[in-house]
Amino acid sequence: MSTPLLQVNNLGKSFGGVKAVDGISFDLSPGELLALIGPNGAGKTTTFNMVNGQLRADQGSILLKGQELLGRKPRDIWRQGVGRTFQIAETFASLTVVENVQMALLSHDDLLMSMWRRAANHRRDDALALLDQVGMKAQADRPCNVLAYGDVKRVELAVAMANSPKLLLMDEPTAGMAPKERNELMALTKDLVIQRGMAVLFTEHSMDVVFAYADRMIVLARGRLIAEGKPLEIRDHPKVQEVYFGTGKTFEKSKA
Ligand SMILES: Nc1ncnc2c1ncn2[C@@H]1O[C@H](COP(=O)(O)OP(=O)(O)OP(=O)(O)O)[C@@H](O)[C@H]1O
Repeated sequence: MSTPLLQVNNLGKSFGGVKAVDGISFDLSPGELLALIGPNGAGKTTTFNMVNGQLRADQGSILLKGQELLGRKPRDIWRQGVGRTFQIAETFASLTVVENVQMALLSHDDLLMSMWRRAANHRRDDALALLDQVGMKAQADRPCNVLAYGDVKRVELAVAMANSPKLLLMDEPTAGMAPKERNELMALTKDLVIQRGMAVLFTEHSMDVVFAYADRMIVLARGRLIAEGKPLEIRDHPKVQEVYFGTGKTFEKSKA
């Protein structure tokens, strides 16, 4: 196994009396898709937001290639190579597909504020190359707000790639998607992970997606890490069965 890219150790965060994340530790290696699952309120979003710096941890350590991220600003963490997928905001929906990726490249090049009007000329070829990787080059000049939902998700992935992240955080990447689109997006994500040697940490409620695409999984319940392993190990894990029992979520294939 390769050296971990991300090493999270004893990470914790409380809100008032609630321990949202209670001393969790895990590693993530380049080329690996790691799913973070758990019932509602388990601490998944809180964990994510600590890794990208939006939320300050109370305790622990988050090392990226041995460099401490804790206490750094989100922008600084992004510069170190931690990206995340963002939903294409309303304001960007009227831009074309390629312009959305060009905006991300502008931002990466730190020109966003001063030169935004010149986005139309900025690194269009690079943006098209990124769109090619997600199968959206042919639709580059269409406005985002006319695209099918699954295609918007592909563009969001291209936007996230503009910063060449070493680690990509994806919060419920397939939410609201039909099963076929979900599988296509995750297959694409997996390809990008392999091609770029990138690591992905993702949360997901759809168990069929998790079991089909995660290399490894970590399971949180009430802020604690209760299980870690390969999908098949997790499926049969008694503690995991216990926390999911009665939540309405099962590990059977979704019928949706
Ligand atoms: N800003 C906040 N202020 C107070 N409590 C919070 C805050 N954010 C999260 N919590 C609490 O921390 C716990 C963990 O929440 P978190 O959103 O991380 O869970 P989650 O696993 O992402 O849940 P979901 O699957 O429902 O999104 C919950 O009890 C939640 O109510």
